[in-house]
Amino acid sequence: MTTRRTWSDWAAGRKEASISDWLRETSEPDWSATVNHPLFDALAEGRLFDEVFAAYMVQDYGFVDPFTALIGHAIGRAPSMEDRVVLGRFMGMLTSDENSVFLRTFETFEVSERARSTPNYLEATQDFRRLLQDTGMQGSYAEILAVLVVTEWIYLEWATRITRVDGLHPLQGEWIDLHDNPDFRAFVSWLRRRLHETAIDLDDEAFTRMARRFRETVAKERAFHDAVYPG
Ligand SMILES: Cc1ncc(CN)c(N)n1
Repeated sequence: MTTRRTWSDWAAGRKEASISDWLRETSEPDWSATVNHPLFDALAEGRLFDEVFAAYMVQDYGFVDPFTALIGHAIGRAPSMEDRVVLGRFMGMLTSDENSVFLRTFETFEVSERARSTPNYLEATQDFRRLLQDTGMQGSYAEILAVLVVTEWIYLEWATRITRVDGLHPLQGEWIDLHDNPDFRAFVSWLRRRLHETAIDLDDEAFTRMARRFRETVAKERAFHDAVYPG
């Protein structure tokens, strides 16, 4: 159970206990299964066929669209200008550099106009989209942060775990770089700190809802990557 009480028990006796570390631990084995997913090894080792990479990116663009809207909700629900500035900068990167990687991937790997305009989303992609949309519409700022911590921290973790071979397709290299760079690392640290600071003051029910969102998001991450790359 992920309640305020179980968090307090876990934190007792630990120096500098962080809510995100605790939540991550309670999200096993889904967390590690996602970070160690064979999709990312195939990507890093140059074993991902072009059409498989393109299909993954089509599904992931189905994630990125409601994810971008979720950042918009986060900016709107943030308690201060300080938070809005950090989230806004991330939104800028998402809608420029990252969006460009998707569009150039579709162009380069000849994803048809039809597949782009009316994508055939897998069940797992649709589920993830629903979670992102629901969190944006119904979730508190803490719940939104919980979802963002999962999606960004998990991507930082796989991208820093893998060892890439020389000669990867440049777009695949760019995809890895987007999730393994100092700015992204700093953003993930900021998200984790803000989740802690925001969640620590929540009442029991709001705390449980935040923790449930975190665990649900980790489960969706695992299901999404299993679906796009069954191995
Ligand atoms: C499914 C998924 N999760 C997370 C990320 C990183 N924003 C992503 N692009 N796609």
